[in-house]
Amino acid sequence: VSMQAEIAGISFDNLLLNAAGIRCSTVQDLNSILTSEAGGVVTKSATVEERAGNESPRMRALPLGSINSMGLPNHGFDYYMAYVLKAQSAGYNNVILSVAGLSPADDLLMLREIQQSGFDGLVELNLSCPNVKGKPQVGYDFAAVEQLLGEIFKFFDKRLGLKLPPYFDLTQFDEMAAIINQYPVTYVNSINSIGNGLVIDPVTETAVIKPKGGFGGLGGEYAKPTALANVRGFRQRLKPEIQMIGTGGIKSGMDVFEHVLCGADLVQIGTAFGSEGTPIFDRISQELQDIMIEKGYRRLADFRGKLKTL
Ligand SMILES: O=C(O)c1[nH]c(=O)[nH]c(=O)c1Cl
Repeated sequence: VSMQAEIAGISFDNLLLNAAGIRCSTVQDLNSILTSEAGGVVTKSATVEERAGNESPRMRALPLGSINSMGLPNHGFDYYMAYVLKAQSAGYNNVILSVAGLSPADDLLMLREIQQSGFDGLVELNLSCPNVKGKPQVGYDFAAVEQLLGEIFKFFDKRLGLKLPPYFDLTQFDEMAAIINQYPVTYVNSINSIGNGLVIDPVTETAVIKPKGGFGGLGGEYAKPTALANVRGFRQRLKPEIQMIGTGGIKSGMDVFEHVLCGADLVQIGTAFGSEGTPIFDRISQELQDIMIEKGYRRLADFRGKLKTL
């Protein structure tokens, strides 16, 4: 069986990547993923300047997933731009550069630098960070998204993916897909963490993370049904040439299988990768292969988007 996948002509040996933000902030982190069984690697979302992020404790692994309010800690745009260019000149084209400006102006600044650079891999514009204090998510402001995409595609002609927050009303899927369909977007990545959840330790009667009074993005099993609905909802509404990355709640080969049934071309693993490390890519590859053999599928296209309904 083959788990080979491609996005906009870039081929991935297998469809498994890390999710932006998880163990991907340093060159060492990134190389560790690049040399693992993962099909590719995504950088921590970059801001223009280096950031320390929010106060700790800012992430907690839980039995059913995770909660985080990291606050976009990262080494700054130049650090990741340098990394992806170096990886590209070393022959790697399966490296995705994630950017998350603190403002649309910062998004445009970074995308202009990318446009003028020699980087011709995938760029992932993160519209969905829920944890920067005082900064509402762009992904929930449809007018701002439309305005930003209009500005971007006046000059940007490389491959651009959008990392979206979860939506919870079908009219939001309709509206967001209608906006995205107007632009040469390469892929949509659904979902980012489910923003502003609250996890409590009832023994100490305290919120488990410090920033924002304990409010943070939820990942893991908490997120899977919402992630699957968002992948499915956008797959059904986006033009076929706009591809899908499925993110949210993946910790087994069966979870990957479900994301692909909903239409995912590639998948990204966050919370579970955070707790298991790079061995997870070997384990999940094997699990998915066993499932495909069991079900008689030879390649991902045999079942991608083929979810049945009653
Ligand atoms: O707090 C973060 O750094 C963060 N945390 C998330 O769960 N999603 C994001 O996109 C970001 Cl940027």
